[in-house]
Amino acid sequence: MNEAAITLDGWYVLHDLRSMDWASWKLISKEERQAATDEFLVYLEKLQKADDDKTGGHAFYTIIGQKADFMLMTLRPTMDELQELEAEFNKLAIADFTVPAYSYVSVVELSNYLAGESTEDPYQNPHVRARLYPELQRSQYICFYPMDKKRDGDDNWYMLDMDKRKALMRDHSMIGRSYAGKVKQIISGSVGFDDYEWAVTLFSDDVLQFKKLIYEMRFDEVSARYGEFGSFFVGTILDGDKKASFFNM
Ligand code: VOV
Repeated sequence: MNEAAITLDGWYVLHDLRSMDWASWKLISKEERQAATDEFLVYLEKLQKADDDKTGGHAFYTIIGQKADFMLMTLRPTMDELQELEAEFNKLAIADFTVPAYSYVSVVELSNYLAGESTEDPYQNPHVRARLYPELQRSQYICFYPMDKKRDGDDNWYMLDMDKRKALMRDHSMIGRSYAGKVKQIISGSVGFDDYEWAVTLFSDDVLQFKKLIYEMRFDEVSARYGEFGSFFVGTILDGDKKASFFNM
């Protein structure tokens, strides 16, 4: 049997994408809209407190294009907490005016392809912990998409031996590293949790860097030969006054 990579698993992740039912939202009074927005802002403050306490993370972005209007990404130590947050959101007044657009369930993942030999417990390593339990920067832009590694005839990632996969992942990481300081990536595994095998979430203050990075990776064997992709979502941050003004009529 081929050797599976060993994964380190961090916080569970829910990408919750919604469209607004603007027509219904317009029909209620200004006061009702205000009350619903205020209630949602309290919910967002609660999420922010978990970020501040480092007991979780969240990101709130508008999505450009017709696929969704906004994305709320939440990260928590257990899947149960994600479920509770999702249910809590669904019970808010504003949720009645949203239509589910897409969702994705995964867990932040690091593989051992590039890890050196070590006897220490990786879960105690501060560098590893910073990646498994990421502190989300409030970057201007987000890019999210799910992906698979191909299993198709001769192009079967899962039939490659460990050494070959290590060599390919090294090349992948070299491209990634050349975007250090420009793009931050969170890779979360979703085998058994959702329709694809990973979620890719990228953050940047320069939206063009997503296109440059993803295009460059298309020429790298890991993506060129083995990558298969779902829908792409790109968004801009909703922070400060924008959190409320996004819902203003
Ligand atoms: C932004 C930069 C960047 C950097 C530095 C980077 C580095 C690394 C390293 C070092 C490693 C391996 C160890 C680990 O950390 O797990 C990975 C792992 C992975 N990556 Fe990556 N990746 C980046 C970026 C990056 C992008 C943009 C994509 C999407 C690919 C594309 O074509 O659209 C991607 C995908 C992945 C995946 C799906 C995995 C898991 C593969 C598996 O089989 O397990 N990744 N990645």
